[in-house]
Amino acid sequence: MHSEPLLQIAGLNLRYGSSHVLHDISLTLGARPLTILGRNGMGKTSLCNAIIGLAPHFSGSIRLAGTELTGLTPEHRARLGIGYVPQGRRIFRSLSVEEHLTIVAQKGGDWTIERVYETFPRLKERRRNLGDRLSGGEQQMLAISRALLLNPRLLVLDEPTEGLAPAIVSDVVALVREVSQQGMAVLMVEQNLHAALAAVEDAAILVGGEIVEHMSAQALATDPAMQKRHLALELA
Ligand SMILES: Nc1ncnc2c1ncn2[C@@H]1O[C@H](COP(=O)(O)OP(=O)(O)OP(=O)(O)O)[C@@H](O)[C@H]1O
Repeated sequence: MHSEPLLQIAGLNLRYGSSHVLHDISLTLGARPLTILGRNGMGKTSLCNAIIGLAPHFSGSIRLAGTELTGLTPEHRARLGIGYVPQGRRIFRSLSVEEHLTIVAQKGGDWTIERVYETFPRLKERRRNLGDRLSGGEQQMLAISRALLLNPRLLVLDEPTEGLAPAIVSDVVALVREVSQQGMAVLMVEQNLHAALAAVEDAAILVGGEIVEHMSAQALATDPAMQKRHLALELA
């Protein structure tokens, strides 16, 4: 649905003090959903933080629909259309499901609380439960719903399948595919190769803060040597 790339990152460098964590990252993201794959500590969360406005310092350019994001707060970036599903879900222990959803729900837009409950009947059943009474899968559905209720143009997900049972991983994959097919741009950071390649169309591999490969998900799925080289994984 997007004729121009929605997200354009050019020459992005990120440091924590003297530690240079992201090196000259350049990538564009349009209608084709993209996964960023990499082992622990390769810079995936740092890249998400740079996009959503939580990185402490960086040089380079990040543009959303032509608007430079440098210097804008996370709240401003959310208003411009970036929805974020953080690693570890960050659900409030003492808020109910319904309270989490009501806080972010807006008038207008495709995603409403009613649609969330239709999509995730389990959340409707558990709507009066507090965050710390939810299973890991329920918390992840809630974290994704919270981001979708912003009706973002770009959905950034940081390891959304981490720690989930296989059946719930399949649900997350199906949902990511659905929102992407409906026109939402998707950037999904993952360590779970199989889930990521099932969910999206393109893949980039991050090693030591550099993008070392960028290809179609299908090409990576059929290249076990590359998986092993960069991700230390082999197809089962
Ligand atoms: N706040 C910080 N201060 C200093 N160094 C940091 C900070 N956050 C991350 N790092 C370092 O930056 C590098 C990249 O970390 P990052 O969390 O982005 O990687 P990741 O690929 O998301 O890893 P994981 O899969 O474990 O979440 C690591 O070496 C990490 O130790």
